[in-house]
Order: sequence, then structure tokens, then C-alpha cells
Amino acid sequence: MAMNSFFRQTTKTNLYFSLMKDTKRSFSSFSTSFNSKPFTSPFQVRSVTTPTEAFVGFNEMVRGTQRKYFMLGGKGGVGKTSCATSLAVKFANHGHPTLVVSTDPAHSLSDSFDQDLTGGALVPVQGVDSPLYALEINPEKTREEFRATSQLQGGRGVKDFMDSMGLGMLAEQLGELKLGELLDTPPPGLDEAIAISKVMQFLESKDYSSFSRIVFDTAPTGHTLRLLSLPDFLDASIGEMMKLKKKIASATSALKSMFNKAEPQENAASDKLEQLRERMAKVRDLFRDSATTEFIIVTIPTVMAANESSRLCASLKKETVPVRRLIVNQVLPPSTSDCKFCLMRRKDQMRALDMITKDPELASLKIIQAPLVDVEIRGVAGLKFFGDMVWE
Ligand SMILES: Nc1ncnc2c1ncn2[C@@H]1O[C@H](COP(=O)(O)OP(=O)(O)OP(=O)(O)O)[C@@H](O)[C@H]1O
Repeated sequence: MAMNSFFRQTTKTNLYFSLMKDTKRSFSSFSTSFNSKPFTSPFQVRSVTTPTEAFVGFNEMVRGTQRKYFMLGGKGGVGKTSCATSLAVKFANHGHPTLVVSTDPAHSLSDSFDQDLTGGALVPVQGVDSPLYALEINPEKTREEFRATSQLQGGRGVKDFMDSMGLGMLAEQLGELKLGELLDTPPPGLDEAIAISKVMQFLESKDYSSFSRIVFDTAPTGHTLRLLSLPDFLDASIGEMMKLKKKIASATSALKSMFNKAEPQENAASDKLEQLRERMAKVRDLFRDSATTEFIIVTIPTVMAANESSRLCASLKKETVPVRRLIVNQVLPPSTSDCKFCLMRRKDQMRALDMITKDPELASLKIIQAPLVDVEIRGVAGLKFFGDMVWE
């Protein structure tokens, strides 16, 4: 069995196995009390019940073959990748052809799966029941390629590159701007633009049509918010460009018609610009479609992480991105030993958990606790084990 072989591979087999058994048992009883019964700690965690609670278990996430998107995000180092990769493994093991995408410039999919998934292309993950592919979008490398191409081939290379990223129309319309120079001091949101154009390719390319679950391991909070607001920003910019173009067109059309000149290229350009605008609108709508998409916030039980999660949640709600679940990761199970450090740490965590359940932004979310385990969560077997505890 995969789980047993995972344990056999660890050097601390018995210790780990018994700890995980204890962790699982105590965690699940803790989790049950957290979600349905009053909790008796001095830092009491209230039961959290929302109208949607019955519908937000893993059964609901896995149901149906319609494509669904799950974006996991939060503060740096809280366990976003471990949660994203364990969810992807669980989907694949439940029969969903799954794609896990990292838009974090500091990728850790390869480390998490313990397989080489680098290269910016779809790479199959070994050791799962259904097809699971990973894609690490590498904005740094892409930007380098962009710079090299623009230097080698002048403006044409830039245009070709932008075309390949689905942003060719911007290059064409902004032909007067020195894009090569812009890249030396990249404008805020360029990385996100690259990530979004890849997402647009998911939607349109045949290669991606069979994936029924797409899991995003996003960059820490600030990047994520820019990623979400960029389609609106580009939509507005393109709108402005279209307006400007129309003004210029109407000013020159009388003159052109006098000389009976056709303008097929300009019309084609306008069509393409409109196409890009439509694509952006599609991405924006997709991120906000509660039938297909969900943003899951990952946090840890500390005051600092809880505050950042609250701000992230408020921003997501403001952007009308569906958010229903909050994973509180690395929760220490109740200790039966007399380890003072463990007792103090757990007390501290319970305070933060209490704060989370009372937070006006976070209180309405389904709160899922994931235990702190005593080894790094790595490899498909480890992720499967972790996923079975988190995604219930
Ligand atoms: N519940 C847990 N118990 C034990 N270790 C954990 C747990 N969750 C995550 N870790 C470990 O913490 C480290 C960071 O986890 P992970 O890479 O998933 O976080 P992240 O939020 O994606 O980080 P970054 O923001 O740097 O991308 C990893 O070594 C991972 O194995």
C-alpha cells in the first residue's frame, strides 16, 4: 500500500507512524469538536456553521466532470504548495485528469512532488492513478527570452514573442513604445500578464480540454491580488486604446474615402484587439464564476498570518472572487506529554484560532485544520497521506 511504503521509506518509521496515527486520531477528534461541538480549551474555538457548510466538503469538490479551478493562496511559507499539490493528487486519484499550475515565481512543485517538473511545459507527475500534469510558469525565464529575442531580432521579435504569449495585439498597438526598454524595468503586473496569458491558452488549447480539475499554486498574497485585478486593468487600457483608435479612424476616414483607400490591416488589428479584450473578460469572469472557480486561503494559526488572511479575504470579496474555505495549516495536535514548549505553542495557536473564528472576514468561511506533521511533506505518497487529512 502506498501509505505503508511511504512510512517504510522514512528513517523514523515507528515514531512517525505512531505520531501520524495519533495526530490523525487526535486531529480528527479535535477537528470534529472544532466544527460541531463546543471546544473545551480555555481559548475556546467556537463552532463555525455557515449555510454552505454541508456543500463544501471534498465530495462536493470532486463531484461532476465539468472543469473546475481551485486557486490556493496566502502568506509565504504557510503551506500553499503542500495544500495545492495534495489536492491535485487527491483529484487525480479520484479519477480526474488534473493539472497543477504554479504561478509563483519561486516554484516549489518539483520539490513538493520530489520530481523534476521544471521547464515551463506540461510535465506528467509519476505515481498517481489518473493523469496528473504539472506546469511551472516561469516569468523570469520568459522575460529573459523576451529580452534576448528583442535584442536579436529588433521589434519583429518582440511582436512574435508577444503573439506567442497571446499579447501580440498590445505590442502592435503600442508599437511606438520601446518594449525592450520597458523590460529592463518591468512594469508591475508583467509576471501576472504572462501567467494570465497562459491561463487564456488553457481555455482555448485542445491540449488542455481533457483536464477536469485545474489547481493553481499562486504566489504570496500581493502577487495574487495583482493577478486578479490585471484583467480589469488591461480591459480598461484596451478600452481606452479602442476609443483612441476610433477617434483617429473617424478623423482620417473622410480623407481616406476621398482617395478610396481600403484599410483591411487596420480592421484586422481592431478585430484582434477586440479578441484580446474578450479573452481578458473571459479570464476575469472565470475567476469570479462560483460555479467553476474557488479561491482557497491557506494560513497558519498565528496572529500575523491571520491578519494577512483577513486582508486577503476582504480583497478577494471586493474583487467578487468566490472564497469559501480557509485552511489553517500546521496546527499542533493536543499534547499528552509534559513538553512545556509544545503546551505553550499550542495555547498560542488556540488563541490565534479563536481570533480567526471571530474575525469578521474569515468567520463565514469553512475552516479546515491541517495538523503539523513531524517530517517534510514530500513525494506523491506523502502528499496523498497529507491530502487525506486535509481534504475530507
Ligand atoms: N502541515 C505541515 N506539517 C509539516 N510541514 C509542513 C506542513 N505544511 C507545510 N509544511 C512544510 O513547510 C514547508 C513550506 O511549505 P510549502 O512549500 O507548502 O509552503 P508555501 O506556502 O507554498 O511556501 P512559499 O510561499 O515559499 O511558496 C515545506 O517544507 C513543507 O513540507
